[in-house]
Amino acid sequence: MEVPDIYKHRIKGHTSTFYVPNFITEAEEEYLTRKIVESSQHKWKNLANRRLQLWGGEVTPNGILLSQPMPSFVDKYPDIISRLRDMGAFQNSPHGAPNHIILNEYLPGQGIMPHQDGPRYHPVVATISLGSHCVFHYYQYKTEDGHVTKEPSSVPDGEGKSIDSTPVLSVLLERRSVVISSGYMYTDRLHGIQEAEEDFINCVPAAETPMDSCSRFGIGNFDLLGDEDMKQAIEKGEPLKRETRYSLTCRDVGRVSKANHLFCT
Ligand SMILES: O=C(O)CCC(=O)C(=O)O
Ligand SMILES: [Fe+2]
Repeated sequence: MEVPDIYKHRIKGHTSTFYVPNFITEAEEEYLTRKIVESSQHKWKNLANRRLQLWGGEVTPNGILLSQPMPSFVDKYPDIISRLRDMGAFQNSPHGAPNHIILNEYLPGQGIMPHQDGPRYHPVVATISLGSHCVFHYYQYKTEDGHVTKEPSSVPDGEGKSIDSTPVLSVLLERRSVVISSGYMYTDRLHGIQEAEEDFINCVPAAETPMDSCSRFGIGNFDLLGDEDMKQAIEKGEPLKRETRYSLTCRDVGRVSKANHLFCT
C-alpha cells in the first residue's frame, strides 16, 4: 500500500490537524477487527461508558512507559506503526513512531467527554477508526472573563477551566481513516465524541455560518472524505447511523522502561 504524505492531508485552516481516508484497507480492517473481537476478556478495562485495551505497555502516573511488545497485528500485519512512521506523522517525536496504543470500543450511543490527552505523551496522536464513522469535535477553553481564547497557549493547564461548547473544529472520521492531532490542537484544545446513535451533519454551508469559513456542512474535512456514498448522504442531509466503532489511538511516550530498568530515550 502506498504511504500517504501527511502534508497533502492537512485540514484547511488548521495547520496541525490532518485527515487521511482509507489509511487501512478493507481487508486490514476486517482482520484487525477480528483480532480485537477475539481477544481475551481479561485484556479489556471496563469504564463507565466504554471499554479499552492498552497495547505496548502501561504508562505510569509519572509518564514512564513500562514497555511490552505490541501485538503483531499492529507491527507485522498490518504494519500500522511503520506506516505512521513513513508518512511523517511522528517525525518530531522521540521515537519517530508510536510506542503505545489505546484501543477504545464504542457501541452506538457511546462517546467520550471533551478532554486533553495530557503531557505524558509527545504532543501528537494518530487515531484510526474501525467499524464505524463518528464525529470528532475539538473545543477551546473559555478564559476567566468568559471569553474564548484566541491564541494558542494563552490559557495554562486546563484543570477547572470551563469549555466553550461550540467546537472550533468538527471532523467526520470515516471507518479506516486516520486523524492526526498535533501542535496546539494537542496542547491547547480538547477533543470529544458526543453520545449519539446517529450523526446529523449540519447541512448549512459554512459560508452562511460565522464559525469557521473553511468548513463545509459543519465539518472541516468534507473535501478530504474518501467515501462518495457518505458525501452524498451528507449532501442530502441524511443522518449517519453509527455501528460499533474501535479506535486505535497511537502515541509516543518519550520515557520508556524495559525490564525494570528506567532509562530515557
Ligand atoms: O476514540 C477516539 O476517537 C478518541 C479517544 C480518545 O480521545 C482517547 O483515547 O484519549
Ligand atoms: Fe483523547
